[in-house]
Amino acid sequence: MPSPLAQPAPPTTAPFEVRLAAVGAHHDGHVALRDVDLRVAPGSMTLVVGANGSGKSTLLSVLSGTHAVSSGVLERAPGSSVAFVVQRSAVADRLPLTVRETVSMGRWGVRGAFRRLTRDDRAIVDESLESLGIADLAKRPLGELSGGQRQRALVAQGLARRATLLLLDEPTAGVDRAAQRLIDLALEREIARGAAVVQATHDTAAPPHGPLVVRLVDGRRVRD
Ligand SMILES: Nc1ncnc2c1ncn2[C@@H]1O[C@H](COP(=O)(O)OP(=O)(O)OP(=O)(O)O)[C@@H](O)[C@H]1O
Repeated sequence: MPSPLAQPAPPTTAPFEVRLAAVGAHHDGHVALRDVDLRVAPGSMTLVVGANGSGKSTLLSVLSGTHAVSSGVLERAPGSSVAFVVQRSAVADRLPLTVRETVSMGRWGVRGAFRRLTRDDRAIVDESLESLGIADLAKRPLGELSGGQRQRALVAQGLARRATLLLLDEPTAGVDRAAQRLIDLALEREIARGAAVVQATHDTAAPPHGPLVVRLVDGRRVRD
């Protein structure tokens, strides 16, 4: 009888949008992620939770491709596209843009920066504004909005990309209950159309049978 040790591991054929194997990441000399394994499936929700400084934002940046891995492997599905909704504090308050222009920028990844948007693009922008309840703010300068309104505009920009991988860094921070509900519903629709949604959150009250929860402690993924 062959030894069980001689059996090769069965190949994983489950579809993935992006996956990490033993990924490490640094900021200058500082280790922010250590040995992280993760598989993000299409049409799924992943919550990244952990204390301040545990590596949540770094993990999202690695998944988005904006922060290089320093060890391990990142693999993305062929044809995947990414939208990344960064923390509001990372966006200049005084950008000379209206809300509609901000959300329209979500189409640049598809159309090219400063290109004229098509009728379909404009319909997607309208839909994104409406789904976040900010259609009436479309002509207002972004810098004149309240923090929660601005946050909704940034989420709407991410929705407008219609990406296969939607990353959001604490999207519901500082928004009221009604807006949180709108964001949750919009993310459910993204998942229903097949997108992989990954959000960093401090809200650890995740439903037990709902999303995949990735808990980080000091840059390491710990299993619950
Ligand atoms: N630009 C940077 N330069 C140096 N170190 C950094 C930089 N950005 C993050 N770090 C460090 O990397 C580690 C992970 O930071 P990260 O921002 O990913 O954590 P986080 O879990 O998102 O935190 P928070 O909940 O406060 O947003 C922290 O120790 C932080 O000090």
